[in-house]
Amino acid sequence: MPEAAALPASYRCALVTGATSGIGKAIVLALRDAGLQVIAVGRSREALQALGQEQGVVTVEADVRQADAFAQVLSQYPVDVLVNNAGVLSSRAAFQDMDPAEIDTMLDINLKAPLHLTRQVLPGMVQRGHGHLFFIGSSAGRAPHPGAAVYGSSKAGISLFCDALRCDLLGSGVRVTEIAPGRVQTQLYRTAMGMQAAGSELYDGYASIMPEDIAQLLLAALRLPEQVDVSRLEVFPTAQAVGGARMVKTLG
Ligand SMILES: NC(=O)C1=CN([C@@H]2O[C@H](COP(=O)(O)OP(=O)(O)OC[C@H]3O[C@@H](n4cnc5c(N)ncnc54)[C@H](OP(=O)(O)O)[C@@H]3O)[C@@H](O)[C@H]2O)C=CC1
Ligand SMILES: CC(=O)[C@H](N)C(=O)O
Repeated sequence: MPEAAALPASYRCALVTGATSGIGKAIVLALRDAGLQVIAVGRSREALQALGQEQGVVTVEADVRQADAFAQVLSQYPVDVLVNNAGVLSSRAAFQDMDPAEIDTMLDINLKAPLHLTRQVLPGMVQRGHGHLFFIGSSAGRAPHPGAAVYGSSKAGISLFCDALRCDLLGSGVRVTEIAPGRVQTQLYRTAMGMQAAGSELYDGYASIMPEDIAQLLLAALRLPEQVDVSRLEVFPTAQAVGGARMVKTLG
């Protein structure tokens, strides 16, 4: 196996939201292993404490909807790599049956919070002439998925935002990458359907994408020479074409 390329030398510090589980946690560990100082953001105190004590990363206990929660850490650390990962799928009900409160929850956490955090981090990146913004979008933001009208809209918003932001950042040296996965085996569906049901309905019977696979994709984009901007990475398990409906058993 050829040795993995080093990260661009100007990248020293990364901030990852939604760091307490799933894709975010895998990204934190991969970036830490690649030699970056990592700031891990999440709400679960216990998971953050474990990350801080056992994995040697800086932790910030915050809800991403509280934009002012980041001022202190951003004044201490110049963030070179921002990973907007925190997200929820708080309901997978058909839109006509959905609790209206879930509309705000998903749009606030999945769409508005990443925009506000990016707005805080970007001026420093532009001033320094380098930086890499990652957004964890979703296949549900690229094509309709059943029960995901609101979730998918939040991710479609992220996808378009990435393209528009790249226009605004032309010549700044700041890269923008959307990673839009199909189904990854995490706790994302725990609120909408419970983990047991998610296991048997969504994850059993075929080989899943794991959070570590997404972290490796992110690292691959980060390792490229700084003038190379991977705009979008769309990735599915081989058992999924688009949406949950096309999942087929390929194993067992
Ligand atoms: N799993 C999948 O199939 C796919 C997931 N994605 C996206 O990947 C991202 C990560 O999800 P995934 O790892 O799957 O799911 P998990 O539920 O395992 O992780 C979600 C993370 O987001 C954090 N989070 C949620 N709400 C907030 C909030 N208000 N403030 C701060 N942190 C928050 C959670 O931490 P805490 O509860 O401690 O706050 C948790 O660490 C999401 O954006 C999701 O939409 C995209 C495509 C596919
Ligand atoms: C919930 C998601 O974002 C995902 N792409 C899926 O197909 O389940």
